[in-house]
Amino acid sequence: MSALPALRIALVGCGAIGTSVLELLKGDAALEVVAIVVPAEGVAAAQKVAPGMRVASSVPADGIDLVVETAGHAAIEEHVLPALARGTPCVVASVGALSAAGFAEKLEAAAIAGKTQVQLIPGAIGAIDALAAARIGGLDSVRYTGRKPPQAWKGTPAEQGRDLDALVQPTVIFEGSAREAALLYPKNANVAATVSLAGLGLDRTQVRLIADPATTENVHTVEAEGAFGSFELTMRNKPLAANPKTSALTVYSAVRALRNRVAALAI
Ligand SMILES: NC(=O)C1=CN([C@@H]2O[C@H](COP(=O)(O)OP(=O)(O)OC[C@H]3O[C@@H](n4cnc5c(N)ncnc54)[C@H](O)[C@@H]3O)[C@@H](O)[C@H]2O)C=CC1
Ligand SMILES: O=C([O-])CC(=O)C(=O)O
Repeated sequence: MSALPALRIALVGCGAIGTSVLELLKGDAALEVVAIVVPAEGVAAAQKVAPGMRVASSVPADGIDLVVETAGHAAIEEHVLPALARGTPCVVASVGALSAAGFAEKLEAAAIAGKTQVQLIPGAIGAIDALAAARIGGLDSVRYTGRKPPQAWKGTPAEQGRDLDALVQPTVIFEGSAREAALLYPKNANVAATVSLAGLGLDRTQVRLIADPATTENVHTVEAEGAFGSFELTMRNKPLAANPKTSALTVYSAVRALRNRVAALAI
């Protein structure tokens, strides 16, 4: 049940996540997608996904209550910053974009200028609530490990110097900070950025990325220690058929965030 006014949504990106979000919101009177925003070359494909829907290459300046980004890092600069600056709240999936130097501050400044808010969704990872709460008491260490099948690392720096198809055992393809991970793997390490922003920050969060021929899932592990105690979390996410880099949970996380914005009882 919804107690709050219905929202007219502009959905930025209509790929694996966007298409599934559209499907789940179909018929939801409180969350009406009124526009899809994709690059000019993607307009025809998006029109096929949502016949009759307004498809544009920029967020319409009027009639939008909320912008939802499910597109990629570049879309934050291109669509989210201007929407925030003109006062439209935004929900963001491509959290790794905040790993670029000064970008988190830029996003915050745009939201302040527009007197609005940008919400970063947990996406494919859990326990962001626990981690962000634990940070208040003080954290000592946070480690994140992302393990995906070799095919999920295609088209990334993991291919440099190795044949992903030939891997026979789990192979560490990256070890370093969350900032470096999110910058080097913009389609695979958004959760590294999310964990770090909720916890110890982009530079103090240790990240390991693994290509594992023995797994068919996207396995995310977080180990955190601090004044609160400690926790270990393992997520074994099913990838989306339309994009093996992306976990299905990301879609549900986006829809949960949207439903909570209009629900009388939010959880
Ligand atoms: N927070 C999280 O846990 C996760 C976040 N992501 C983020 O979500 C993004 C989208 O993921 P998928 O749907 O699987 O990718 P996808 O490649 O299937 O779809 C991307 C869509 O965005 C559109 N697009 C690309 N650049 C754009 C731009 N500048 N402006 C507007 N539209 C643009 C494409 O035309 C396409 O429709 C990823 O690139 C990643 O940044 C993905 C997985 C997990
Ligand atoms: O969907 C996932 O499993 C995680 C992902 O791609 C990301 O963090 O960018």
